[in-house]
Amino acid sequence: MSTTDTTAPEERWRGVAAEDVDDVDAAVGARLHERSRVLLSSLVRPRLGAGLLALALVIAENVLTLVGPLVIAIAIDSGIPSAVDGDTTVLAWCVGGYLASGLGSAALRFAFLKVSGRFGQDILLDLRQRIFTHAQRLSISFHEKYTSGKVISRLTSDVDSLHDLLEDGLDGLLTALFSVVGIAVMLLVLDLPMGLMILAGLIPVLAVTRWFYRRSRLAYRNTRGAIATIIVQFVETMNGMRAVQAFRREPRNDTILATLNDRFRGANKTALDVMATYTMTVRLVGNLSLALVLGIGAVRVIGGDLELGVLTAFTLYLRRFYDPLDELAMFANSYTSAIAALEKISGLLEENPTVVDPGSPQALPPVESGRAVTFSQVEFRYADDSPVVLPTFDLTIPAGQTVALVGATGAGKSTIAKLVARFYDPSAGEVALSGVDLRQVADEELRRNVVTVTQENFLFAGSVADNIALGRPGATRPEIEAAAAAVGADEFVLGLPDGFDTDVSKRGGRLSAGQRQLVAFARAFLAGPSVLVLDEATSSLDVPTERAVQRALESVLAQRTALIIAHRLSTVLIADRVLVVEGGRIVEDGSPADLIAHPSGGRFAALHQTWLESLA
Ligand SMILES: Nc1ncnc2c1ncn2[C@@H]1O[C@H](COP(=O)(O)OP(=O)(O)OP(=O)(O)O)[C@@H](O)[C@H]1O
Repeated sequence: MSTTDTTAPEERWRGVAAEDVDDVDAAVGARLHERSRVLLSSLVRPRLGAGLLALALVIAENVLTLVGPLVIAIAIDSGIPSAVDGDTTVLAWCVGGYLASGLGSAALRFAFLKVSGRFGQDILLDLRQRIFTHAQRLSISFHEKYTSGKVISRLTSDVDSLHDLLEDGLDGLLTALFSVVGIAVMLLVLDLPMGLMILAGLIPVLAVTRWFYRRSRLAYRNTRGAIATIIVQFVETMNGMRAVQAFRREPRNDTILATLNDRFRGANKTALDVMATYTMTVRLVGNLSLALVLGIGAVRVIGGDLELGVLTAFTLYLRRFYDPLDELAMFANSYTSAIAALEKISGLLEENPTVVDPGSPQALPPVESGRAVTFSQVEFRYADDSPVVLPTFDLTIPAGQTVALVGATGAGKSTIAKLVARFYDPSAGEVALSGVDLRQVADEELRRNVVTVTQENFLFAGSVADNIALGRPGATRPEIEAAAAAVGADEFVLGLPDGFDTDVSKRGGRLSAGQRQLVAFARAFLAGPSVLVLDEATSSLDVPTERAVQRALESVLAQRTALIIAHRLSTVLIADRVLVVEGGRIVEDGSPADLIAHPSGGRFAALHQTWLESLA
């Protein structure tokens, strides 16, 4: 995404762009808020029925709870005096009524917790799934910038914030809202002047609530940002543990984490201070109101202007009136925290893949074996604002040809390979497979046709057989074993504790870098792609194993198009054609024999000479 001044403001803050900005201006804040609200409502809408049922249950529960003090007032003012006179009917009704309302409200609470719990869990499940699916769809270029730590922080701490809101916050809000409204009505009905006096106390409470909401929103946004950076630091350290220990980076990492922890503590302190001020003000107003009601009420009871039962009911209601306001603060607290988290999550969900699957893909023409790869007027840079890595060039690799790319570190060899596998789209021009622009080829078809083996070779949790089968889902066991045998991987696999069933993530199943490469070769062999890209794919193999793989490759590559990047010249010599890359440009192009025999001694000839001397 470009951040130049010509970009419209709404575009400039699209996606994750505002994530690391602590203090965004009001217009941007409003846009982020709106984006979170839209996400929240898209999560709630499909489950509106369950949400409304929870609402109905909590209203019913609150109505029953409200009846309690009223029944007590009637019992004190009519029931007990009548009972003293020998008529216990009213008192019996009051006791029975109180009991029934108590049982009813308990049952309704039980039902509410079940319905609202399910409602919340469904939303969280949906959100987690959306984040995960979307993150998997986003292009490599996004993940290179955004890092896995940040995605993990979205999936964990941010989803947790929404969990807190749905689990406790919503219950608190609904209970508080209905208690406050219901009790306000009861107070006005019981005694209008005293009711009005208490409601006047709400004015400062509303003012402080507004203040609290504004301050805490910023504070919680900062706490979310701080916890995200801590998670990122954790994930990066754990991922790079070998380098951390090899280069003794532990003390430096400790210092970085201590700084981040301090920032988190500071952000939390501000949030807690705001919360403490709010709770204190609400409590203060509540207690002052209660003292006032007790004083004025007592004077009026003595003067015969107010019944004792009504005063009792008033004080009971009053307690229940201000306590839920604390809950309201808790809700505002989890709401602001969840909105801050949703801002970030919605930003991630707003990011679009830069490498897009075509809407109406073009089928590749059927072929027997390999496919031609063509680069037409291709230019490439990794980002709009980064330098050109591959200046404009044309290149045609005919179907079935094995091409080796050689050149110094950083010359651009892997970049060319990544364009063939469409991990990136060219900045200009087109890369085509069998004459079809890769941008028009369905992702599934592309992955079936172009397979890359690199030096990293990630293995997924599961057995060795599962990992080979990734090449062609649905392959039978004999096919998997035959693929392993073809690349010479069967010998070491059979030596593992459970052979092909050995779990590669368990102790005893861990594979060496070379063994992982052999599994990756078996995977590629099984996939049988029309274009095979090998990027330093044999770099971790010992010389005899590399030879064995090469022999296997020669039969595989005979029919397929292949792009080989290797520093070992022994690997390069099996190619039909060699391209020497320098500073992103192809500076030599020919068969290995022709280039070696270059009359004025070209770059490849020089490389070959050095290699021969190293063997001597
Ligand atoms: N993800 C990336 N983002 C930005 N620049 C990159 C990225 N990957 C590579 N580059 C840059 O592109 C240039 C070409 O890199 P490339 O990986 O294609 O080189 P290479 O010839 O394959 O090198 P090597 O032999 O070391 O693998 C380098 O200058 C590198 O810094």
